[in-house]
Amino acid sequence: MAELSSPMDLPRIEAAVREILIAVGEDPERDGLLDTPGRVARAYVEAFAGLHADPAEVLSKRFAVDHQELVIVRDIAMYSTCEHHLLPFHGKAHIGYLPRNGYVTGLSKLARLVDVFARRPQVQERMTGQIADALVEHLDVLGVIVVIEAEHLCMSMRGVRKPGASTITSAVRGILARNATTRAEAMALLGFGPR
Ligand SMILES: Nc1nc2c(ncn2[C@@H]2O[C@H](COP(=O)(O)OP(=O)(O)OP(=O)(O)O)[C@@H](O)[C@H]2O)c(=O)[nH]1
Ligand SMILES: [Zn+2]
Repeated sequence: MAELSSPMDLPRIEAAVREILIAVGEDPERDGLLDTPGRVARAYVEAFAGLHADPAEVLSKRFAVDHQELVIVRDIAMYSTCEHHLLPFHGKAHIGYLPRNGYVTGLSKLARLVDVFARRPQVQERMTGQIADALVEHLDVLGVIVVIEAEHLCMSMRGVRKPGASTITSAVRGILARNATTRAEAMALLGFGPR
């Protein structure tokens, strides 16, 4: 996801940002704004790097561990961009999976996988499902649960203006979708157990 190898058209982003500045009534030639189109272009390269990242590559390395039970990583910081307003939504992703035949992935790869799908124009529901589906497809797990909780700035700073509202989405696949007991155990470990 390095900036230098980005296939994105930075000059085109810069030209568009300059147009937006003019359209809202700003002067793109004033001192403070001179470098802004370039900065925004570089920020977009980061924010949308997931469009050019491959989930299969992130999950390509796996290793055998004698563990047939749940693996849970919770509180993975997540920053994404809502595709309706191009404003950030951010929060935490929680992932639990049941390895098949004792094959696991590196813990950091789960966080990298979140970034692959978060760094795109997104809606939270689709991103949640994409992370779960990628784990089923590329890690070959028995079951997976993904829960994402996030605040959408398009709901906080504009529009309905309700800061603090938390949107929680989940996606469950495989044995965790079929077996209520295993799912309840996973939900409890993820911090969403019975209160
Ligand atoms: N389901 C879902 N909705 C989202 C997400 N991100 C933003 N939205 C919503 O997308 C909707 C877009 O609604 P529109 O009526 O087309 O746009 P709008 O006039 O800007 O809507 P308001 O935000 O209500 O002012 C809004 O209700 C947003 O809150 C998301 O990840 N999932
Ligand atoms: Zn939005």
